[in-house]
Amino acid sequence: MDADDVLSLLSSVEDPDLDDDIVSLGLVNAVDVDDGTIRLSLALGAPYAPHESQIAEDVREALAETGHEVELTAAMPAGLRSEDEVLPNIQNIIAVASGKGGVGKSTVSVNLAAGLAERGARVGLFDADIYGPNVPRMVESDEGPEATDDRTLIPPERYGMKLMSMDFLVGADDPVIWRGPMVHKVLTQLVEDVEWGSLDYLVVDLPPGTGDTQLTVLQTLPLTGAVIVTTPQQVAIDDAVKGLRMFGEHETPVLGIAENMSSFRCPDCGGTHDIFGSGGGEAFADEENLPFLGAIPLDPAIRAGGDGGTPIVREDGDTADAFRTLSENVANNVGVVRRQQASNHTKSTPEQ
Ligand SMILES: Nc1ncnc2c1ncn2[C@@H]1O[C@H](COP(=O)(O)OP(=O)(O)OP(=O)(O)O)[C@@H](O)[C@H]1O
Repeated sequence: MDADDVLSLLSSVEDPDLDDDIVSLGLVNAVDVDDGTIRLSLALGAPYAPHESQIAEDVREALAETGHEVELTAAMPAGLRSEDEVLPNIQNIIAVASGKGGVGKSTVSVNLAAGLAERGARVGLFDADIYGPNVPRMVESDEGPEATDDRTLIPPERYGMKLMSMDFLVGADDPVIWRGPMVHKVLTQLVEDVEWGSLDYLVVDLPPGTGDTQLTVLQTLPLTGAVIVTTPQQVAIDDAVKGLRMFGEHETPVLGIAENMSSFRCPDCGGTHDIFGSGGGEAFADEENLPFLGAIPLDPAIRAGGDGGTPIVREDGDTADAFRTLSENVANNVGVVRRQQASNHTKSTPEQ
């Protein structure tokens, strides 16, 4: 049994999204066969994403007949990220955006981050909504960051997520009027002077619209992709189109569209009612040829959870399940982006 035998067995493992097998795609970084053990490094980039767990499982199954012990590690090919990139210890940065205010972008950010943490991932949540930061309130965190002797900040943790927000630095009731260059400075500090440690995902809650902060985030952070939140109404969707264009101009992949306040889950009668109409987000995703990440119902329990309670994704029930599905879809689509990047990189790099 040598490396070529292993590769030949692995060529039966299909990537669930990229329409080819993992060997042809160049997703096997290295194979080492030694004394009854096969050590494999695979180019998997989205920890705890169901599709990547499936790939790992399929790999083990394909190698089971060898009778060897299998040791798997996941790593992106060296050279994929440039060396001077900021936040090298954060694997994936996901921006959550909306064209319009009040569509539930922060709610989706909190529950997406908490949902990823619940799956086992190491997660940070960065509230970049410097004009209206509300993440700390949503996760009931009044404990701010701790400053170290080196003038860095240790972010507080809540529900398995490391948190950072403008709100920690400015009093909640202070009006914040920032000009563009200040936005840039504050955001850079908030991101770079914070001891995030090693993270699988950093979720960034952007302010609504397409202004200075969004541009700064796009220009300074190596974003893996963006999630766009809309309600089913046409006005919210029209604004979401503007958000899409902004990410398109900066070549940031859009991981998909989430529809919030999709239908009303009535706590009294137990039925669901379409208030803003439903399906608008999905139709929009179809039109734009983008993945649809899921529909979140209008549920009074979300607001109650959002006002200083537990993120609803940590509870039981259909609404929590809707957020779990959303988190899984986002993780899967992060995986698609990363494996596609790895595959393109490997194929364009001549073998040594
Ligand atoms: N699906 C939902 N069901 C019920 N209430 C919701 C839902 N989504 C959000 N909310 C509530 O609506 C309000 C606005 O939500 P949120 O702050 O998440 O919106 P946003 O888009 O981030 O707003 P902003 O424009 O301030 O950034 C909050 O009180 C939140 O709890």
